[in-house]
Amino acid sequence: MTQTIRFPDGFLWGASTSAYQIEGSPLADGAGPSIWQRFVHTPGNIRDGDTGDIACDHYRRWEQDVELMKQIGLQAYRFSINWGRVLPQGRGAVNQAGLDFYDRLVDRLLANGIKPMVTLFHWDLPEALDNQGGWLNRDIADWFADYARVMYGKLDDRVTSWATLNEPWVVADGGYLHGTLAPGHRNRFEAPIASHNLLRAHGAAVKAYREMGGKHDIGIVVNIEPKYPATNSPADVDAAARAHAYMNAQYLDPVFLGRYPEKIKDVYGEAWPEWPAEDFELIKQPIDFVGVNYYTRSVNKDDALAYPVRATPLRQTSATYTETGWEVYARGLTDTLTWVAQRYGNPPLYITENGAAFFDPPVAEGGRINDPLRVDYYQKHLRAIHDAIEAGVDMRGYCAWSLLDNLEWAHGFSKRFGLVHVNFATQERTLKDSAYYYRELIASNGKVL
Ligand SMILES: N=[N+]=NCCCCNC(=O)[C@@H]1[C@H]2[C@H](O)[C@@H](O)[C@H](O)[C@@H](CO)[C@@H]12
Repeated sequence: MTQTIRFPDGFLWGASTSAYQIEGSPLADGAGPSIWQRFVHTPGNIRDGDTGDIACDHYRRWEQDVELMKQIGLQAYRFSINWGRVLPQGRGAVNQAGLDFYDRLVDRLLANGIKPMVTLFHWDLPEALDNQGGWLNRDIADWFADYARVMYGKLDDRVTSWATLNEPWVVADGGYLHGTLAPGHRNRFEAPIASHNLLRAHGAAVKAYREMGGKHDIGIVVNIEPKYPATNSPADVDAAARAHAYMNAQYLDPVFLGRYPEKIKDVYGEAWPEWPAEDFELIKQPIDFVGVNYYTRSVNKDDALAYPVRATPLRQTSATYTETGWEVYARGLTDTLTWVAQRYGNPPLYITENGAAFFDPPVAEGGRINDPLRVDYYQKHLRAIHDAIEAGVDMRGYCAWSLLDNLEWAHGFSKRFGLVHVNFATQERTLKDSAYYYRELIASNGKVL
């Protein structure tokens, strides 16, 4: 007999997107280019030569997309601001047309009873700032705080949920260590500097919010991927610990504990700098919530050649894998949430991203898109969240990744995460079966699980 699942009253049900992945029109109405403009137009960086020049054309179709959110019954919509649309040079002059776009979007969301959850930075750094060193320049903490003040000033009368950064780990690991994401650097000495300045910028933006008398919620969004040792050998256990320090603890430890995990020095070795003590006073500004992006876990084996963590993830023979090569492992989400709760004093948590790319069949007769694997993924992971709630984790809400099929960074449009199918040739949107399932979930506050 399966128990009737009940999520807490007031549990918030939403969906997420990010600016560069859906908006298109990256240079419209005075917007300044981000580092993705140069990166996607550099041959070889993005599968099939796809770019964000149009993407989901959301910059122009935003009203239709809010209608879709309403059709699904979303209570919240998590989106990011394109920094360069508002500040074309990243600093200084404000582009009023860019600010007006987000102003109109927030008003329309609220008019439809949908809570805007705003992320200030989701990887699209203004090119003009990258030309001044970007995340490698310590001044970026002030540049980011100045940008944040512009957004607070414009929207804090209506936006009650702010996140400073989305997934600093991906920015440092993809953008500065492996070079798979913009700005495409491959430098093990740069990665920790970028990572540290991202955290400093986070702290500076939180400090700015408090100083302006901000009364709403502000937090950070991190991707967390639990690391399990392949065997209980000391070598594998230590390998998993290094991988965990690098991808997970490296971000929330400074924010909550004011220090890096000791293990991170074993990961970076000579590439790990000494940091000024005052940096941690800035980074550990008290926050109101943590956004957790969860997709998968990894099982790690010691591997001296696997830089920087010297650990290799092992494929799990009996598991289901998504199109992005990620194991479907919902238990890892429960483990992740209980780890965050126990280590950092049970802060309020939102799942700010969770979802899967599976091959979706073409639109069937009558406009149905049958995506049972995605429905199953959501069902399993929401049950896992409920297990965490039962264990005492302070879960406040859940945002599915993603509202729309979109530009999956270096994968181009080849990986579809959306609750809503996008025909990128016609820009036609079609709700998938998973969108109808999610609508029932929301309407019943999770009872249909
Ligand atoms: N191996 N592995 N690990 C699993 C996840 C690695 C980190 N990537 C993310 O979390 C990105 C996050 C991003 O916010 C969004 O912009 C992306 O579209 C989604 C989907 O890719 C996810």
